[in-house]
Amino acid sequence: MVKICCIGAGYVGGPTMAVIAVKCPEIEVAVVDISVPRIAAWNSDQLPIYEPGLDDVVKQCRGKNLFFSTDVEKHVMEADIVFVSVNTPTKTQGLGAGKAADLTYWESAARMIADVSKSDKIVVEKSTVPVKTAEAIEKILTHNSKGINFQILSNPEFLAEGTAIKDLFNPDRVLIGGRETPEGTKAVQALRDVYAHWVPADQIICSNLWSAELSKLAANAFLAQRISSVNAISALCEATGANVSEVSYSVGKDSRIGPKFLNASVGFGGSCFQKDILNLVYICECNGLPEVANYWKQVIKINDYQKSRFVNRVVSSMFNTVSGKKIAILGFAFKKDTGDTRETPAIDVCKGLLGDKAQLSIYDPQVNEDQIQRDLSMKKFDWDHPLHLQPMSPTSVKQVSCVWDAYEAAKDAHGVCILTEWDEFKYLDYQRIYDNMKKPAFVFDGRNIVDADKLRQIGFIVYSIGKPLDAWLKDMPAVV
Ligand SMILES: NC(=O)c1ccc[n+]([C@@H]2O[C@H](COP(=O)([O-])OP(=O)(O)OC[C@H]3O[C@@H](n4cnc5c(N)ncnc54)[C@H](O)[C@@H]3O)[C@@H](O)[C@H]2O)c1
Ligand SMILES: O=c1ccn([C@@H]2O[C@H](COP(=O)(O)OP(=O)(O)O[C@H]3O[C@H](CO)[C@@H](O)[C@H](O)[C@H]3O)[C@@H](O)[C@H]2O)c(=O)[nH]1
Repeated sequence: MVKICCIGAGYVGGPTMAVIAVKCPEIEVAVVDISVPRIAAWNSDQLPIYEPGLDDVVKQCRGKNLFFSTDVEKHVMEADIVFVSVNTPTKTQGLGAGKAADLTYWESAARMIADVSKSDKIVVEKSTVPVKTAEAIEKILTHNSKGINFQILSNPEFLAEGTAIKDLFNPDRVLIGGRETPEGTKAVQALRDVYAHWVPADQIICSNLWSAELSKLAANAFLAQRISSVNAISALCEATGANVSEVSYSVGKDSRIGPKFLNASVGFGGSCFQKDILNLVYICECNGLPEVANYWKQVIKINDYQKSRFVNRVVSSMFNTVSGKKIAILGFAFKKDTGDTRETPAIDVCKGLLGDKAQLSIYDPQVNEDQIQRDLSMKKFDWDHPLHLQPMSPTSVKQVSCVWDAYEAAKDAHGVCILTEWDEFKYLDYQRIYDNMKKPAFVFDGRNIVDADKLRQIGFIVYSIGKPLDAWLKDMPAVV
């Protein structure tokens, strides 16, 4: 029986391995992690991450051919294929701080694999890593190998949160990079055989190691670039009276461009886009390509601009101050259908409003108060380290309260900011919300999900990203 072990039971390791286990009943899959509470949660009825469809998949195979364990060394030792899906955060100190990927966790996993291995293994990079990482990992493994043969493969993951199970069951492509040697080719084939249980052969792409590593960074950069492009256009729409939804619809109808990933928003978030572009920028700089680095840097600059532009809209609309005013924040997760808040634009928007002394009442159907308080007091990039290495009891931000109901959040508020596109926010009783708010009552829609005309009929002053402005907003500067 083939044995797989995955180091790192996070958003990628957990769902990916659960899908491999359910599709390959004859393979034994162990997912291991240094975090005791995380593994306990994977073994309980309350899984550590919220992902539609995940519960079902885990229930089908947990205890049969899918196991979650903290006994990292035992399962690595027994495995034929070891996936490594640990954190690769942005470095906060030292060389490349603020840009380069921190490979501490990857390196410690690689050293442990070398220490405990007694038989040949295929080691698979599942984490997103800088191009050429496999070379470094190969060196660590071979210099400590005691004669054991390790083959390194790059098999980056392209799932998006909120649709992880759907993406894993039906991926656009699976990418496997390996050494172009007989041993490398054999290892690629072994991993191909695993995915071939459910992925059509023509969707499993094989390439050299460096192409596979770079393709992951490039794919994320291209996706984020589309969002920054449409967000840049959204600012021009507001200045000219054009409507960004009409513009992106017309642009996306060109089959060379396509309609996806053209929704203007308060900014992209999530654990990957910013981190991976910063990583790409750093690699370009290290390779003497400052023009290329600057091109990609601009994607992040526009994203930051979009978030601060939104805050400025809120503050300038309310007579240039939100000091002491209650503002309801609807949605804190970085997108709908996830409880993940890593790099969510809500953090920067809330911090911006708190900087102007607002009182925030926050509601998200999947994010609890503890997480929100941690996010608002944590330093940039600290979130991407294993849980037990993050600051444990941050001082809570006093101007913030968290509630479990959108109506409660908006009661007596001056304004409502919609920061995540949860479906339930489309169907709220906005008349009831309006009746219980201070007047003038504002809605700032950072996701373009409400019917602005209907809300205006109720009496709201509405700001929708990239849409023609209310007369009220026209006189208020959006950019400081
Ligand atoms: N989240 C996504 O949607 C996504 C998608 C594609 C790729 N990725 C990439 O996958 C990697 C993992 O991301 P994630 O979102 O699953 O992170 P995560 O923080 O959810 O999970 C990583 C896990 O690794 C564990 N870990 C760290 N070092 C370890 C070690 N030495 N031994 C055992 N366990 C260890 C941590 O405790 C943590 O539980 C990152 O490189 C990320 O860029 C993420
Ligand atoms: O038109 C759009 C599409 C997305 N977003 C925002 O962009 C962010 C990222 O969304 P999405 O890409 O759907 O989620 P992620 O889980 O971050 O997935 C991305 O990052 C993963 C980690 O690398 C990759 O595996 C995925 O392919 C890639 O889509 C979110 O804040 C979205 O709200 C927009 O603002 N407008």
